Amino acid sequence: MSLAGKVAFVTGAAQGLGKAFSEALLKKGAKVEAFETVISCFGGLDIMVNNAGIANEHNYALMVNINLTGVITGTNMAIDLMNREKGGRGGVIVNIASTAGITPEAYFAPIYTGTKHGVVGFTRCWSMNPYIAKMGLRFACLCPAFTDTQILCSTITDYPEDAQKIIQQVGINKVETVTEGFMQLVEDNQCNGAVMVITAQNGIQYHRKPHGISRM
Ligand SMILES: NC(=O)C1=CN([C@@H]2O[C@H](COP(=O)(O)OP(=O)(O)OC[C@H]3O[C@@H](n4cnc5c(N)ncnc54)[C@H](O)[C@@H]3O)[C@@H](O)[C@H]2O)C=CC1
Ligand SMILES: CCCCCC(=O)/C=C/C=C\C/C=C\C/C=C\CCCC(=O)O
Repeated sequence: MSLAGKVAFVTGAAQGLGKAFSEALLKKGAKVEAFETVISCFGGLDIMVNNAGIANEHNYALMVNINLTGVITGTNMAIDLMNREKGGRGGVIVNIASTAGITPEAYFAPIYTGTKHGVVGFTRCWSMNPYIAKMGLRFACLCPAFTDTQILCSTITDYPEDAQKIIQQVGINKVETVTEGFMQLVEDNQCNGAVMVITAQNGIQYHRKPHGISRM
């Protein structure tokens, strides 16, 4: 996808990964806008990035609301705006999950892990819908491991020493590496259903595609 003139919306773009993603999109000529502006000034949306997220096991209702319900709401709004069959221009929806959405290694954060598994499952399910081709839509999911942003300063109350050990073992991604992977997902029109995993040790990789239940 050429990004020149494309309209993008990134949730949670004030800092961290959301800010870096917005800057990378702007550099390639996209317009990164607030939702109201997207409709009133640009008449549509081409790239939706559901990025906002928190890590707080103690206020789990809030965390589920932001990390999972927020992604579902943002995706639904984007589908309505982008659906070619309803006058939209088509486009890509990238949902930001985590490696915690694939493996349950972060046992000190079961609810965070649950929200991120939800994001991966929700995104994969949409990507397998046979009607999205007519709608002009594609879906992708980005799963970074620990990355150098403010969320890493979240206080881990359960098994904090274990958590620190896990962070040391897994390593910490650079924001630039995660942004590079994100841009691949946005620009590669062939990557519907991609689940991209990014770790400090192995860099950018794609997680295998799931099979239907009859083929398990
Ligand atoms: N940094 C990391 O180690 C990793 C982060 N992630 C995910 O990446 C995403 C971005 O996080 P980071 O940039 O790392 O953290 P961050 O804490 O720097 O940024 C989070 C952003 O979300 C926004 N946000 C939080 N609640 C919101 C709400 N209710 N409405 C709108 N915006 C809200 C914040 O204002 C902030 O801009 C999150 O979904 C996080 O779970 C995934 C894997 C690793
Ligand atoms: C091996 C797991 C990789 C997880 C990557 C990730 O998403 C990183 C997030 C960054 C910071 C938060 C760390 C852990 C997970 C979240 C919740 C911590 C819970 C805080 C608490 O309330 O105890």
